[in-house]
Amino acid sequence: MSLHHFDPIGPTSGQELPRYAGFATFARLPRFEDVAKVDVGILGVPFDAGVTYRPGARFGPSHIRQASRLLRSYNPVIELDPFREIQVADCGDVACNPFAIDEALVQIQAAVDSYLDAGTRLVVLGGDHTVALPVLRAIAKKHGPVAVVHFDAHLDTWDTYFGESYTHGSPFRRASEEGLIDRQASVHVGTRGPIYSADDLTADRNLGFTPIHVREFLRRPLDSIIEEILALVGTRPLYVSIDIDVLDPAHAPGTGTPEPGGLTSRELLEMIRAFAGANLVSADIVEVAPAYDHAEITGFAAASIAYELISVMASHSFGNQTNKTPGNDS
Ligand SMILES: N=C(N)NCCCC(=O)O
Ligand SMILES: [Zn+2]
Ligand SMILES: [Zn+2]
Repeated sequence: MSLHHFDPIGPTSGQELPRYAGFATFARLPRFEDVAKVDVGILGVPFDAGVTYRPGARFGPSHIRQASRLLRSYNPVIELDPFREIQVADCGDVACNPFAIDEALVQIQAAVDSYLDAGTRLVVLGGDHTVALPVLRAIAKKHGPVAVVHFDAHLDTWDTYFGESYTHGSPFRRASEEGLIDRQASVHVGTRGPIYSADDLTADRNLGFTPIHVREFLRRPLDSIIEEILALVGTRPLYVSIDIDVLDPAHAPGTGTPEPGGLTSRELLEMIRAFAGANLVSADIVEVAPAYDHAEITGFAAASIAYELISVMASHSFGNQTNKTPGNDS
């Protein structure tokens, strides 16, 4: 079953060309330019001028692509091969100005706008968390305010740093102020670590987020947390933003503002799979900073997260018969 007249072009087979050889597109997939219609695109946003601590997330996209070589196709949990159900392709990287944040935001939004206009959903590879704002601007322009499930150690609803409004600690405050998020259905997952003051939490709630602190994972079964999130999101258009620092530094050392006491990659991957069937309109994976990574631990985690997000997007298309034109099935 396929949405296309032609079968999607999948990854180069690891039986024909070893997985460590060949071009470094995400998962050895074709490039956007090389296929007629792309359902899901992988878009790199190598921007890290918004960081408050260690820099280096500008190298995230190439690091995640390198780690993604190891991926195989079939998802035995969701029970589909996403690369057979939908056309997935690598969109390359956005050319964004590393010296002018305002200009970079415009460039990132314009790029995302153009893919959404072409009917392509995106998995964006950051870059620091600043990039979630221009992506959400484009998403909300197309879908209206979206439910945001935000996996992160940090709230990222702080106001300004040194008087600057566009940083990796403030994208979700801006997004809420601009009406880009559904304030009834947005959550932070995995929040932890010291904050600046108790007022941060009050402000965060007023901006429309429900925080699920990492301590809840100690005391509640994972399924009950998953059910709470799914119930909140329902059938709304959903945007998932994954700051890799939601993972414990043992599971993702390669990031700029690590916080001890985080999720395992096993927990995070399981939570993402739970969105199978949800209306996931696009997603990002941000804050991968390879200079602090070891043995590609963070890269493999990010690549696997991207794969699960793609699988979730494929499962929604698969289950949604209205997307299919009679006679198109091959
Ligand atoms: N978005 C990430 N990763 N970090 C934000 C931290 C902002 C701060 O330390 O104030
Ligand atoms: Zn964070
Ligand atoms: Zn963040």
